[in-house]
Amino acid sequence: MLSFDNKQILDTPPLKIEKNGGKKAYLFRNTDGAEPVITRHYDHQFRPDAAYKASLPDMTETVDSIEGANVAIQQVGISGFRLPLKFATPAGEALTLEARVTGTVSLQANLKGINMSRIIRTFYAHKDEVFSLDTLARVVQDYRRDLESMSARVKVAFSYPMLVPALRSGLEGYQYYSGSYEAVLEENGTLRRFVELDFVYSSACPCSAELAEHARDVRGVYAIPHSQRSKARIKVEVAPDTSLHLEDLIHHARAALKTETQVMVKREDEQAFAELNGAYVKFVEDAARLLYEQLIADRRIHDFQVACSHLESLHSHDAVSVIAKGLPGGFRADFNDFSTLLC
Ligand SMILES: Nc1nc2c(ncn2[C@@H]2O[C@H](COP(=O)(O)OP(=O)(O)OP(=O)(O)O)[C@@H](O)[C@H]2O)c(=O)[nH]1
Repeated sequence: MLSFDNKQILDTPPLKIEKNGGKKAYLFRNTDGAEPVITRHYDHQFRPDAAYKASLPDMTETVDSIEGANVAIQQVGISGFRLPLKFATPAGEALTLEARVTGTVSLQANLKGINMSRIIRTFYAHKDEVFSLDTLARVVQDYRRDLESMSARVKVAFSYPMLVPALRSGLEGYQYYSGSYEAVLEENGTLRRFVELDFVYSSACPCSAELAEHARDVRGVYAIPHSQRSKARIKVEVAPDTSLHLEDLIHHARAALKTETQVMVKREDEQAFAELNGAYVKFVEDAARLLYEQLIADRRIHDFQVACSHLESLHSHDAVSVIAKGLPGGFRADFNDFSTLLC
């Protein structure tokens, strides 16, 4: 029986290939429409040696195949590869959480493409470390080295659990926070590090509260002010030579907004929550300023941007606000991705 070595088949004129043991061998048809000459099968025994790998074509090494404008690209890489990582807690523990990673590097003109697999392979060299912002600083240094790029960035997103107490019943339950750590190594060698948090809270409208009281006082009418689940996306740049943990931002958000959504709620907790919302009614403008007040006081925070969205139960739309520290050349209040602030 003819061996299914494609090279041998290719060297011989098209042949009527005996079907071995009646098993249909699907063959590619060659140009003149004669019997196809290549067998399609997977060789489980084949192992590429160094010489064979060196013979493999590598498009990223070609220059004359650049399509479009032969210009530099600011970010090229991989978005959304996932792996379990150990995350440091402020108490010194290590929580193993699912991490969703986006790694990119710059690509200069005249280069066709990056060695894409190195974005993951280089990251994997750190996969057994306990992750913090400092780990990411090492990853971007390695990206610049391994991909021979001028700049590099890496963002690790994760869902961080904290055990939170109920307001009055003494119970507790797990609250999960969507957050991320990010490091950017710029062409001039400047390292920038960011922490981002989505914080979910309740916002009771101060205007609606006043109108409800007015209806009760003036006309003896019972009225319920509107309140709604709301979300603040807080992104901070960490000052050089300091560090920040996601829990630090969680504490700032709790101190600013007071009415975080609850996990464990018995009736005594629910009554407490109603009182809390009465004590801390807030417009979406108030939420932005309350967070500004907390963040501006933390010396570890170099710059910040906050976007708030109140998913109004009164309206068929959301009330939104964006505030930035206002550093020259820093974050601008240009956030407009409010559709990602649903909760
Ligand atoms: N640059 C680039 N590579 C891509 C893309 N899509 C798929 N790839 C493939 O990514 C694969 C892995 O690329 P490399 O990391 O260069 O693989 P490699 O050359 O074996 O790795 P090294 O030995 O480290 O050079 C290649 O087969 C590319 O064709 C893309 O959009 N851009």
